[in-house]
Amino acid sequence: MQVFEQLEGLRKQVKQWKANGHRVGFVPTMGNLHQGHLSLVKIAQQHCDKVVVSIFVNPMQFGPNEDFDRYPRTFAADQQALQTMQTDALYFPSVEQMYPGGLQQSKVVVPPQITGLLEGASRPGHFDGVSTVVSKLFNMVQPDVAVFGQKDFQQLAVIKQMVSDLAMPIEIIGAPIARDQDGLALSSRNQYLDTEQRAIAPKLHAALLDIAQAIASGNHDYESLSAAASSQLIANGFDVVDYIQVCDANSLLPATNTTEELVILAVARLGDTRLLDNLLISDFLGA
Ligand SMILES: Nc1ncnc2c1ncn2[C@@H]1O[C@H](COP(=O)(O)OP(=O)(O)OP(=O)(O)O)[C@@H](O)[C@H]1O
Ligand SMILES: CC(C)(CO)[C@@H](O)C(=O)[O-]
Ligand code: BAL
Repeated sequence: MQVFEQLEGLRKQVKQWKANGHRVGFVPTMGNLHQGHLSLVKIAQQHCDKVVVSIFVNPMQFGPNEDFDRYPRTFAADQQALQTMQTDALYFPSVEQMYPGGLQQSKVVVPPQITGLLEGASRPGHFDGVSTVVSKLFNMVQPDVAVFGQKDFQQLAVIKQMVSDLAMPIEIIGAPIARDQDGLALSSRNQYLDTEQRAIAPKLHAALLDIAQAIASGNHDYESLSAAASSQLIANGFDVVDYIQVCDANSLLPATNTTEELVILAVARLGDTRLLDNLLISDFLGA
């Protein structure tokens, strides 16, 4: 596996691959890689001849009181895991390289208003940071295909819309959520949990399954289902429920009785740790 810290070397390599007729896949990450990330690499490998993974903890997408400083940085282990996966290239730019004039001076890609819902409401400015860095990474890597996890459901929707609106010649693939055996969605932030919190954490996924089961049984009172699930999460030991909502899987607006494709999106906190999860009803019914 080639490791590039500088853009010039990466560009040269990708250009050569393309000249040789190779299809190039890309998996952007913030590092501290787990099986969820590696499943994205595998999907990219199934669609492409060469795969580039980036590791960049992007300051622009973190709020002032969020965990940018303590976000786990485990480069040596990440490099080893990617090597084992036979990843072709790892791109590991510095903050200075990504934002040469400083964060405040950078051009910002601002997604549409709708992005202010859900994660956008809980983390103001977050999707500006994500859209900006993903645009830059796309320009740097110039992939044919990019893979994003469905765990960050709204992020995937924002990226798909950006690629469509800005006519970026990149195919975006969504990857299924990788979970621990007890149902907890894998996340780098799970390691912030203490033993007691870790035991409570899978109840978020269980709450999504309960709502999906109720919907499958014919209950379409989405607001009541969400309100009951939220109370149950608090009773189960969660400290705050940022949101748990049945949404239209395409618009991410609250679902109505005519919505065809439903997704349940949720974020709940254990102490300072935000756990994010979701469930597509079509996946639940197909399971
Ligand atoms: N459990 C998972 N299953 C599938 N994809 C995942 C999973 N966790 C993360 N991803 C995807 O990996 C990519 C990189 O995500 P990121 O580095 O933020 O990982 P993370 O573990 O979710 O971290 P965090 O908890 O800090 O958000 C994103 O496209 C994200 O959706
Ligand atoms: C897509 C991403 C790498 C952009 O920083 C990040 O938001 C993530 O890890 O999901
Ligand atoms: N996985 C989304 C990146 C973030 O939490 O900032």
